[in-house]
Amino acid sequence: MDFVMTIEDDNEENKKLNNEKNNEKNKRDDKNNINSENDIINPEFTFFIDGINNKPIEHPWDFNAARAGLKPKIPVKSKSIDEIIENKRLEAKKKKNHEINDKKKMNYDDDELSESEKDDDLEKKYIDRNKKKETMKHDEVSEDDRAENDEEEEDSDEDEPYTFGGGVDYVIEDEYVDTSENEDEDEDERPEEKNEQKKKKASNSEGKMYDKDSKEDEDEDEDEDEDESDEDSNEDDNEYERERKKAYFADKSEIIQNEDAESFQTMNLSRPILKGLSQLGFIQPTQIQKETIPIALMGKDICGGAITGSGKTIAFLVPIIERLFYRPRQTAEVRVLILAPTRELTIQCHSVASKLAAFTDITLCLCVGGLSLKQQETELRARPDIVIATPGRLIDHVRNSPSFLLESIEILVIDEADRMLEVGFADELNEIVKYCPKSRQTMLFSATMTDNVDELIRLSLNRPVKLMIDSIKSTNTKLIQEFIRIREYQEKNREIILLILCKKYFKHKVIIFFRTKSVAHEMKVIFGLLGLKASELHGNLSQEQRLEALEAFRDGKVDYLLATDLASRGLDIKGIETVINYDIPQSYDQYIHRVGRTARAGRNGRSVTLTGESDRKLLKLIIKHSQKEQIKKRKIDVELIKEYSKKLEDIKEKVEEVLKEEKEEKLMNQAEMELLKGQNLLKYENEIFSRPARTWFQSEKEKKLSKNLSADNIDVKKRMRDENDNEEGVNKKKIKRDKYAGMSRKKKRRMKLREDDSNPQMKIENFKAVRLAKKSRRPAKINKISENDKTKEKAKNGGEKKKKNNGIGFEMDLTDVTKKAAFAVVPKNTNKKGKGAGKGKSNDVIKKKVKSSNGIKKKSMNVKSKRRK
Ligand SMILES: Nc1ncnc2c1ncn2[C@@H]1O[C@H](COP(=O)(O)OP(=O)(O)OP(=O)(O)O)[C@@H](O)[C@H]1O
Repeated sequence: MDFVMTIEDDNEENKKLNNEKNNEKNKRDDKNNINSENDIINPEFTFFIDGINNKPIEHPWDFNAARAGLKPKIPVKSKSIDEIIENKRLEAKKKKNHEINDKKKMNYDDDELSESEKDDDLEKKYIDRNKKKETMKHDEVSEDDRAENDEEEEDSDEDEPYTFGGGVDYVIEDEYVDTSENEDEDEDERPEEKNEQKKKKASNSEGKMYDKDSKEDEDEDEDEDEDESDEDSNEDDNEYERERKKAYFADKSEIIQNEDAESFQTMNLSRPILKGLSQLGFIQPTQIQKETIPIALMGKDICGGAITGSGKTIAFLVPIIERLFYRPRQTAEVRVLILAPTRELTIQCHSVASKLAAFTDITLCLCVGGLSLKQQETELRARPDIVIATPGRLIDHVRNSPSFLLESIEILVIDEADRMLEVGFADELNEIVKYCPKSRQTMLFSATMTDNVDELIRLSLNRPVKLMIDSIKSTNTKLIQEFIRIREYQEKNREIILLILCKKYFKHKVIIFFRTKSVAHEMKVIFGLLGLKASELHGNLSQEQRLEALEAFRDGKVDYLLATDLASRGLDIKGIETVINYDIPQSYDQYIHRVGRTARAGRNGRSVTLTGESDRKLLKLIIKHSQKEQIKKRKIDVELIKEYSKKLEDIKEKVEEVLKEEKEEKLMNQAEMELLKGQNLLKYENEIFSRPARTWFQSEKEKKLSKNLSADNIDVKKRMRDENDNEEGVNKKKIKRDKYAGMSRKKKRRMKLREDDSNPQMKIENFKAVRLAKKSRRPAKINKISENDKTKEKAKNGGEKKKKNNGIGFEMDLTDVTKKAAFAVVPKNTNKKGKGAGKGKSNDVIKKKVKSSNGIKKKSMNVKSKRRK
């Protein structure tokens, strides 16, 4: 692909003189650019990045597109959880006021009685009564008000430690303890580990990737080879793995020499894109952007990894939009597909892309679950240049939306690629990749990107360039990571500790992660009853509720976002100051993503993780991958725990009541919905039943199985990976018990290699792996017909070829459009697939069956192939 030079004007005086003239002209030129390819360069253009022309927008992304795609709201009368909570709070307030009034009454009675007493006594009583009234005045202050005044209370803590109104009636005692000073037996090992880690960080600082295998060097065995071990391990260990990686990945230095672009302007990008970047407030590219953009512009496949919040989204969007800017405009085609694992992340990516492409004529379509299918179908029919989708909804469209195919995809981007390669998404991803042409450019990105050839090979990449910016699996150095130890007998105190953290220390823009939806929801009720403004984000909510929750949190209407791991990856909300892990995530990767919601784009941030006894392995791993100064320990005062325990106890009953009422409301809501559904069914019966049934590439059973597997496997696989990562460090004791126990590392490695050599199976595996990697390095044969071409060829030649290839009565099925004929084949193939045999083929067959039994779809395919001839 050719670079197109943009005109730069260094002359400041000229800039000023032409300022007004150019403002007008720029607007006109942009419009011209949109319509004409030949009029791209305007020699008089001056690009302003100083905010004169384009004032940077406040939020780099919004919910407009998602909101527009929301299904029409069905009016329901049931109360929302917030309303139920508010009602309960009001009830409690009223009750309290009653009690106070009763008390007051009692006091006045006392006054009447005191009239008959002596003067001295009267004076004494008067003083006492005034004291009492003071206390009552304080009691009248609602919990809400107290929450608001917490800051002031803390400030005045030293002066009035024992009065409630002016300060707090408890003493806060929290401590930050350097882990190196900690007395815990496990933590005794840390200083040495940390030093090793520091050394490693330094050696990795030049953009080198953190080599998992070289972690052997961190073993603290007293070995005479200690100092030379770094080189040793790199040479010895997993020779064949390194050989494979070398063969599989392209050498970056061979592709590009100078990657140090000072600003986006020196990157030879088109003016409308520079304008888009300027509008977003981006002037200097981040490291991952510096490295990715030039290579991606060359059409190379990329495997990119950089810490959370380092700007990976812009890194892949800029080259995409730049390349699309020079696309042929005669025919509209879907040329770019961007996939992300969650709806919110996809919405965010779509929004950033729309803003970046605002000054071009590039069209985008957002395809995520929870938003209107119909609207997406209409948009897809116009063949937008970029489709940004979650895998599930995309497959739904590929299978069920007339004329939407992926055969024209030129660039495929998979954001959070490591997650997408995991069980649960893997089947869907395979299905999508199968429909995309092999000749496409593929780019993969994640903060925890894998370079495992076995995993990547499934995506049929073409000699990808590995761009690992920071040592992978590391956190931002500006992130302070605090840990609160929860001993086994203190497990019941988690809620209390969380409340203390939120009531006393972290009051704004805090995201709190929970492992389960139910705990997140219960905490939302507790927070609400205690006057903490919080919204929840998890899979039990409707898409509209999810968007509302995010929006409220982003705009500061609530201070806390109570989320499950749904929000752990990719979400970029400005100003998140703190991430609290109510429970430690299931894997180290997940931890990186969760805490990566703060300390983004060079800002500071803090994470606080409640760590149980069973989480210590993961804790060690976190410590191992972090710098010493990043790790802190927080202690919560016992008195504080007692006090908040009482507070929580006081509202427990109300929490139950709220949850019960919510359940009842939900049931009523459900009944109403069913009724509405029934009415609709009666009203639009003919229309509904005339629609072709939607198909899916998996049966319901397989879908469920895959989901369950996903849940299990994330846990098992990640734990295994963490353990592997941690092999020599955390599991030291375990390893020492094996047959290599007591040997020096060098000896151990030699032994392992010798064993591998003597194992014929292992030898074959190694050989196979190296051959596979070498094969993938060969350039593709020019006359090689891709799967996609084959499908096209088949479509051209009608059913005959298919009959030959598939060995089934396709011709008969094509003409026999009765339901019987269609259903006769589908279950058979589904079964086949269930056994795991001929999976892809059977899917294709199902798809063709459905298409052939559906006049409209068959027709639209023919139209497309005719147009393409
Ligand atoms: N060149 C730039 N200059 C300034 N800010 C930037 C630049 N590029 C991106 N950003 C900002 O950095 C933040 C993080 O960007 P982005 O969401 O792309 O990070 P990421 O690497 O994808 O993170 P994650 O791994 O969590 O998905 C965003 O707020 C974005 O607006």
